[in-house]
Amino acid sequence: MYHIQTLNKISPYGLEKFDRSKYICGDDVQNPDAVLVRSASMHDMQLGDNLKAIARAGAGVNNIPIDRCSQQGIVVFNTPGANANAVKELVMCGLLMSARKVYPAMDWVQTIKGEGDAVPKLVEKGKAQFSGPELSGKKLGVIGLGAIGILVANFARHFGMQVYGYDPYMSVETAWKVSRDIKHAISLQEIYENCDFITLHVPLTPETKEMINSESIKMMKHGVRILNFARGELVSTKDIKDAIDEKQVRCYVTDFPSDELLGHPGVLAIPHLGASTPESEDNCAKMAAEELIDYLENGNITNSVNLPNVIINRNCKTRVTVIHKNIPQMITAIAGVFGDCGVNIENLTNKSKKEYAYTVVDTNGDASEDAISKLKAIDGVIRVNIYR
Ligand SMILES: NC(=O)c1ccc[n+]([C@@H]2O[C@H](COP(=O)([O-])OP(=O)(O)OC[C@H]3O[C@@H](n4cnc5c(N)ncnc54)[C@H](O)[C@@H]3O)[C@@H](O)[C@H]2O)c1
Ligand SMILES: O=C(O)CC[C@@H](O)C(=O)O
Repeated sequence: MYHIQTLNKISPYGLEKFDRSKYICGDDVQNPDAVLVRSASMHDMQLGDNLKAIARAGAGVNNIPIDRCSQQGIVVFNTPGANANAVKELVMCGLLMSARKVYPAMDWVQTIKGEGDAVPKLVEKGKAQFSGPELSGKKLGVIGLGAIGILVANFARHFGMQVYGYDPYMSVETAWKVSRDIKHAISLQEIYENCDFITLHVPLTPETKEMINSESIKMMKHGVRILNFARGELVSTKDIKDAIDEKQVRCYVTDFPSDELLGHPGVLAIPHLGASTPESEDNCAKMAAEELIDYLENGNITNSVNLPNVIINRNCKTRVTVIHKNIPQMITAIAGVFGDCGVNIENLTNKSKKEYAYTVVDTNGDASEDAISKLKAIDGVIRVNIYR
């Protein structure tokens, strides 16, 4: 039996992918083979020797200790694009709310309850304080043109916005999806200096941490509106609050409230609802479950953030997979063990990702305990798994 520990509420649509004759799933599972997680932080968790994989039902993996996982041979998966449409739709809501003051206006209108026939008159009198600009004709800067950023950029054109996109790491495949009338910004400065609205869609990394700070805000247009549906730590809390107080930033919409931000005028705080739709929760859970199943049962890797993607049909008696450091002589050493044990290799695949690599060996022979021990003893080998 495989044991899957869930660390958050995971959609049943994903959990039902695990065949109950082979899998035990639950939040109380001990010593799991794999973990299925959404936003729960795993940084302080012990990663047991039996743990082979972690699947993040979502995009951001900053809640997972990736370096520690790689060192222990634990494959970390995410579900690229599975919640992108949900986030895009809430970003559109955020754009409208940052401009049209709908939220404070709805709060205010409740205060005139009980005024009887005077309500319509009071509405007409009171509404002036809540007017806000249209989106049409305004400039929107999208920072990060991945699964979400592209959808946001392409959709905002339908509001009549002029869209600037910035992503120095965009792949050619991704570039094909960007609408032709989106201006390709060649620097962040170009976004900051030109845009009336700026929306962040980058992962949290050492490079992006607090990228929105007093220095970057200084370059922006007076009265800019900033949206953050990516991660709270991308924006310096102190600097955004100061900039709002100085009216340099008109509104900050964030899906990542903190105590310091809540209640601050000009901050629209949403309780991390970007991906909270039944459709997106189902998509993420299903994709994450399928990734785990194919890895645990076949050693195939799809959508890993720390190891290369390797998907090979299994039509041999035995598969041995080796997670190892990406250093010279590894393939020779691994193949040598099979040769020394008199086992013929039918198929050998090796792929690498940064400092780590993955070798899949298919054979019609058997992998003896002796062979497995010899593989584990090779300098640079981190983990060996056998699939029969
Ligand atoms: N609010 C939510 O519920 C929610 C849901 C999904 C994702 N997210 C967050 O949004 C982020 C983006 O999600 P996604 O699905 O679009 O991910 P993605 O990986 O598809 O896209 C991220 C893009 O950012 C780009 N990028 C990386 N560093 C950059 C930099 N320094 N400057 C400019 N571009 C940079 C990458 O090239 C990539 O194209 C996630 O990492 C996650 O933190 C939040
Ligand atoms: O699981 C969620 O609700 C949020 C997921 C989101 O932050 C992500 O990075 O995909």
